[in-house]
Amino acid sequence: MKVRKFKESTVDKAPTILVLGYFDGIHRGHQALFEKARDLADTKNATISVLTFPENPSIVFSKFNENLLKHLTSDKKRLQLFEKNGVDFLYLTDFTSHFAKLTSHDFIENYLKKLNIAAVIVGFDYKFGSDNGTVKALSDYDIYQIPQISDSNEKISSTRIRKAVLSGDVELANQLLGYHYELSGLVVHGEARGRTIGYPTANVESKDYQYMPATGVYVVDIEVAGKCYRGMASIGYNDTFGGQTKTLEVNIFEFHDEIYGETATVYFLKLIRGMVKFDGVEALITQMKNDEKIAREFV
Ligand SMILES: Cc1cc2nc3c(=O)[nH]c(=O)nc-3n(C[C@H](O)[C@H](O)[C@H](O)COP(=O)(O)O)c2cc1C
Ligand SMILES: Nc1ncnc2c1ncn2[C@@H]1O[C@H](COP(=O)(O)OP(=O)(O)OP(=O)(O)O)[C@@H](O)[C@H]1O
Repeated sequence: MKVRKFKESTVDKAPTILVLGYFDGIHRGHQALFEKARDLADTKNATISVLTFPENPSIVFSKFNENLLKHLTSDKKRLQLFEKNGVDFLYLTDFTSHFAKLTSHDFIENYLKKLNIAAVIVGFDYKFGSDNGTVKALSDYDIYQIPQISDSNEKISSTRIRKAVLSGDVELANQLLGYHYELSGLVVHGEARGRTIGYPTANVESKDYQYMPATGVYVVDIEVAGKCYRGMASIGYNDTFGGQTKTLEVNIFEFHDEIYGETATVYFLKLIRGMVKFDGVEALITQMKNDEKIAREFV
């Protein structure tokens, strides 16, 4: 897959199936668009292109809060997912105040007409341009509109998945994504207390702007140094010890190596429970034994 800033000079001239949207998470709803794109690319002997934005368009419209910078995936994973879904050319353009002022007609003139479009694919609720243009505005093209993909009678959407992650319902998030929600980060030093209670933990510090699941204890898989292990993770402030900073820590099963400075990827499988401020270490250890049993038995 080639990744390019959208400019007339960088655009590939081969016939292409253009898929339009923002695509945070590239969930099962989005994947349906790419499935159709692959079918059409085969029959029309065309490539597949996506024209999208690196950041959330809401940045231009809403009062700032830190969540606006966050995504359901890291940038690296986003590229991997586009590639896995068959995209040949990923064209990125910044969603700015100026861009937001373009009408659907301007967008077609300034962007779509620069490409050699064999077909356009959008979802059932796709709207574009400052005039909220519908697919009607695209009627000069061979246009395919994908019907709503739902789960439990509700639209699969990035917004719904964001809410699931933030509430700790990673099982729902995973079901809607079609893959496991993940966070990657460097393994850094914590308080070195974990080993003294029989549960050493890898403290994972992410540099990506991603949504952190709700504070709590989770069944996870963790990939480190090319191998995947089962583990149990805690997201929280280590309330029992009066901690002040929020950490993501993983007790990795059957693992006894030193891994500071390695990059680890944590796959969230299931929320076990919320964080508890215990009266003493013994109560925490008893609870963690129970967490371990649940995490080991989870399939
Ligand atoms: C599976 C798991 C469950 C945990 N549950 C709690 C909890 O309920 N309350 C709490 O205060 N800390 C909890 N912790 C965090 C521990 O307090 C923390 O791992 C320990 O203090 C070690 O910290 P350190 O990595 O900074 O040395 C949990 C940690 C793990 C791995
Ligand atoms: N569940 C779905 N079924 C069919 N098409 C979808 C679905 N979700 C999104 N699409 C389509 O995918 C493209 C990208 O959509 P968009 O990035 O707005 O995703 P979204 O999940 O709807 O996001 P948000 O929750 O932020 O509204 C659009 O063309 C949209 O219509």
